[in-house]
Amino acid sequence: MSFQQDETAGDRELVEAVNTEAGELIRLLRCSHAPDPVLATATEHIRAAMESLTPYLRQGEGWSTVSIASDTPGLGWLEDDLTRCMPYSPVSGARNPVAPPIRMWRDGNEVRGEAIFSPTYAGPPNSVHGGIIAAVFDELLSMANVISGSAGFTGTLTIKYLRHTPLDRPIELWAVNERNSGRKQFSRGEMRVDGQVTASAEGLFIRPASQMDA
Ligand SMILES: CC(C)(COP(=O)(O)OP(=O)(O)OC[C@H]1O[C@@H](n2cnc3c(N)ncnc32)[C@H](O)[C@@H]1OP(=O)(O)O)[C@@H](O)C(=O)NCCC(=O)NCCSC(=O)Cc1ccccc1
Repeated sequence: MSFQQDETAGDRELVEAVNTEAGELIRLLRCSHAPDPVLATATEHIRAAMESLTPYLRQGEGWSTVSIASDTPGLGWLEDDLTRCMPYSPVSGARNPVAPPIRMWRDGNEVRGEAIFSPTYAGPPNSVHGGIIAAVFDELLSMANVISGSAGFTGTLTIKYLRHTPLDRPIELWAVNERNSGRKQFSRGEMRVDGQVTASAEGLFIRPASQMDA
């Protein structure tokens, strides 16, 4: 089952735009200290938006179970926008409002990218939460595997937190698949700010045996 087989570019822009707005709403809820009457009005508006969306909720195979991957024909990954192959990803999906703004593109055999983390993703003061950093590496390294031609599930992911990764500043992303061996993919990556590495990761990803047999 597909999301909308005849989806136009305009539809796509609207879906992504409303998710961007919802992400901004989450940031405002996280960061605002509004008085009660303002909160009450905001709650009414949010309920109205929920009521308008609820009739269009699709459930079942091929929709809510589609997870991070796309069931929409034509939404493969692009060299200059790798995130398009996982539009519902909670890490980078343009169709998931909890995802921070992240871009990833192919640079030869490597993945490069950029992310900006608002206080929605804060951990230590003025810094990105360590679990969020791990989640971004999980996807970044997976993308490096994808462009290498072999991808699997995360088996082991090791993160080194070298210094705090700051909020509200462009974070440079980099990853490479170092080698594939049978069902295993070995990849590593870094986050950098002004050229300085704030965190690095190594991952071992494994393609399940059942998929080999298929
Ligand atoms: C598939 C597998 C990881 C491995 O199962 P099987 O195939 O039955 O494994 P089998 O026992 O046949 O051993 C084969 C070889 O592998 C080795 N080895 C095994 N395990 C590990 C290990 N953990 N760590 C290290 N090595 C391990 C084992 O020693 C053996 O080595 P050998 O050949 O003797 O040298 C399974 O445990 C699983 O599904 N786990 C849950 C994964 C999951 O949920 N991940 C999170 C969600 S995915 C995600 O988020 C990423 C994503 C993001 C975006 C987009 C896409 C993806």
